[in-house]
Amino acid sequence: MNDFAQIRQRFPILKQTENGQPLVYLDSGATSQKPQEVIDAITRYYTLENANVHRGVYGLSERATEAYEGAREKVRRFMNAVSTKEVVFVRGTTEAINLVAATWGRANMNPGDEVIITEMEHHSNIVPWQLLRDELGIRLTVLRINQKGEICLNALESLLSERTKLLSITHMSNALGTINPVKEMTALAHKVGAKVLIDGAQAVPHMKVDVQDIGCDFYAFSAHKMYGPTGIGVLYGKESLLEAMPPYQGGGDMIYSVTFERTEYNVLPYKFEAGTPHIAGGIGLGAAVDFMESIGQDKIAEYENQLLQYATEKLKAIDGLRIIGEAENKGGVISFIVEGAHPHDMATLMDQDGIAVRASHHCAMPVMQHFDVPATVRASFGVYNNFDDIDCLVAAVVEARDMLL
Ligand SMILES: Cc1ncc(COP(=O)(O)O)c(CNc2co[nH]c2=O)c1O
Repeated sequence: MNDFAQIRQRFPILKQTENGQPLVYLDSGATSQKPQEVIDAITRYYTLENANVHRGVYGLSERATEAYEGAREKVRRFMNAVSTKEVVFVRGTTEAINLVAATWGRANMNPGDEVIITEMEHHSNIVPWQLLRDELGIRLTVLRINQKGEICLNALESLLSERTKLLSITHMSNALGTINPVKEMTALAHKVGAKVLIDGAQAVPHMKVDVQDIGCDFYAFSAHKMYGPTGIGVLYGKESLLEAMPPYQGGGDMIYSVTFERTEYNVLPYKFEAGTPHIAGGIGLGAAVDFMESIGQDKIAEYENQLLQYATEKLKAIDGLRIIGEAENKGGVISFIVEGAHPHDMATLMDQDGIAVRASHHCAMPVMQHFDVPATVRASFGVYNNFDDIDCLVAAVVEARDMLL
């Protein structure tokens, strides 16, 4: 049994059947499945370590704090941040981006200042900037994509100006699979003095991310996409920026002292972590980091690329099927349509064969508009998928197409 076949055995959920067929889970882009070690870490916390963190002066609370803050250090090392002060726990990528818009955005942007995003963004990296535009009178500029679903660095350079205060971009598209050249994009933005936020929700599960190498100012991701629990994610921010930013929410734990006249805020990262945190989620995220590092992100990327190439070759051979998003550099996501068959009908029929794929606009409606489709069928891979899964996917696509046409 090869390494990835053994890894698959660590996911209990994949042992079930769906409609009498083995479950073929191909929707990791929406949320990944969880390995037993992540499930066990969360269970262990509630079984043996549950207490509120940071302020208890008794052993159980100290052990809970050690586990929770130990997870923060794991995340720091995982993304190569300089300090745990730069690792803010949030609910997920959406909250991370909203936090930056609400704090850094409000404190640093004035009417006429510009945020640049790309045409392939998830709604969670579009709507927060529209809200800020409508509140502050800033400009929101879109970097268009080509028919392969790629951005053009020269076009970005032409858009950047002294007016640009933030470039906010996805590292990897959830709808197209496109991997953006974020290091080069960051360098171009920094040349005009703009800050850079990277939405890493789809990238972190699939590849090694080194925030110091990229040079970005903020980086956001969600635990539930990289084999961890829902409800916990990370905002990385350069310490100097986070230090200068006002708090996001007020309450307990984010304070040092409170009088009715004024409050002195807590140090980083706690200034941004008001209230009782998702302690079990943080510990589960730490276990997910251990899981990914036990395999090796480069090994994950290489294996998923093999799956992607195989799936692309097999799907392209199906009459009437059009792949949406054919970037030279892609991660483990493949979107497609079958002429004459609505994606929702396709996915519904494929479910009858035990195939779990997403049929949607994928919270990337501008991408659907660009390709003039209402939605796509999307298969997205995790470390537990294999070539048999892809053969089952292809057979189910053909069967659904033949039933619908
Ligand atoms: C690129 C990208 N950014 C942000 C988000 C938001 O992450 P959240 O805050 O954890 O929800 C998603 C979630 N993408 C998807 C969620 O379901 N299907 C998807 O493709 C995403 O793919």
